[in-house]
Amino acid sequence: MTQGTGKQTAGTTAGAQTAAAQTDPAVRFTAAVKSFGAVRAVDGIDLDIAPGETVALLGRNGAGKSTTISLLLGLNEPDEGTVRLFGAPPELSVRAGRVGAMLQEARAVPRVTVRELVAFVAGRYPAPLPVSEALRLAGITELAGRRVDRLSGGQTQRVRFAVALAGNPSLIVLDEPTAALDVEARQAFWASMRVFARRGHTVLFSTHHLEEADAYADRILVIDRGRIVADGTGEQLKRSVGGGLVAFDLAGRDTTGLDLLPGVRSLEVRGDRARLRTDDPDATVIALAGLGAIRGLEVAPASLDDAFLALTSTSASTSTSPSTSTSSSTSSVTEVA
Ligand SMILES: Nc1ncnc2c1ncn2[C@@H]1O[C@H](COP(=O)(O)OP(=O)(O)OP(=O)(O)O)[C@@H](O)[C@H]1O
Repeated sequence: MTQGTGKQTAGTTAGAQTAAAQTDPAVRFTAAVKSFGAVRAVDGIDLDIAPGETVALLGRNGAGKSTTISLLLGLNEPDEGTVRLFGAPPELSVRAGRVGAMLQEARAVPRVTVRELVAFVAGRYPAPLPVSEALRLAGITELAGRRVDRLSGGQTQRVRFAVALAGNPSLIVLDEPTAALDVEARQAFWASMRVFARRGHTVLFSTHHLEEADAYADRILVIDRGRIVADGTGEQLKRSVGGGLVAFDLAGRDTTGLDLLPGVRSLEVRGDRARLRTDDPDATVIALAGLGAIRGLEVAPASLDDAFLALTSTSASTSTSPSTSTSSSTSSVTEVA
């Protein structure tokens, strides 16, 4: 098990970034590109994350989230463009102990206890958290004496969180941090993450759980085919796709023609209730009122799921050549930024 970057241990150049101005963004990508063969996993990303922001990275499988994170941590070099953390190349910021990470792939370290591992990692940072505090924040105080290679998947995940926190880093990067956690552990994880974020730390996490992004991030980045296609709050993303859901009781009414009402994109009938997904809820409701179909009427805005589906492509999620990188996928950014 490691803290992921491995590079925290690579040097002791604490203070190497003292020249970096306080005003530097925590993260800056400038026209960053990373290809694997014909696949442009990161396809021209421009991004600033301010110190103290909590940012969620959303995307379908293969959209480019992990590659973005690996560029950010200096585990991979961009083929084009630049990546800076606190105004410095990622490797310098990592070596200076300003970055902690929890990645999807981590090797188990045999025979050491949880406390020993966390203490070892903390000792590599210039101003770490007390080990007991890192354990408490990650909710694993009771696991302190256990061997790290004999834990369940969810326990291991929490140990990795403690390892990422151990150095009290300015920036913490979490790649699908709740993937192996049950509901209770997940809630505890987010509560801890919030405590950490409220202390002024910058947090970037990737997730497939849209509701987690909505609930815990100040800002959501949607990545698709290696590009950022939306950047805003959950509310802004929902508004950018417009539309909504109109539901009502059929009360025995025939459903014929409901899908042809103004704005309606689709009709779903569950028991005696009709649910109309619509681009124009006002026009749909007016038409329903004209039909006298307003019993149990309910109007809801688009959900984050709707926004995500509208913003991301339904086909294979990576660009395979520069020629496929059209500007259409970036238009949503301006709508929601
Ligand atoms: N080392 C690699 N060699 C070849 N192709 C790679 C490599 N790493 C990533 N890719 C490809 O780059 C694209 C983006 O992958 P990436 O892992 O960044 O996506 P992701 O959004 O993190 O996906 P997931 O949600 O499934 O973890 C994919 O098409 C993937 O197959």
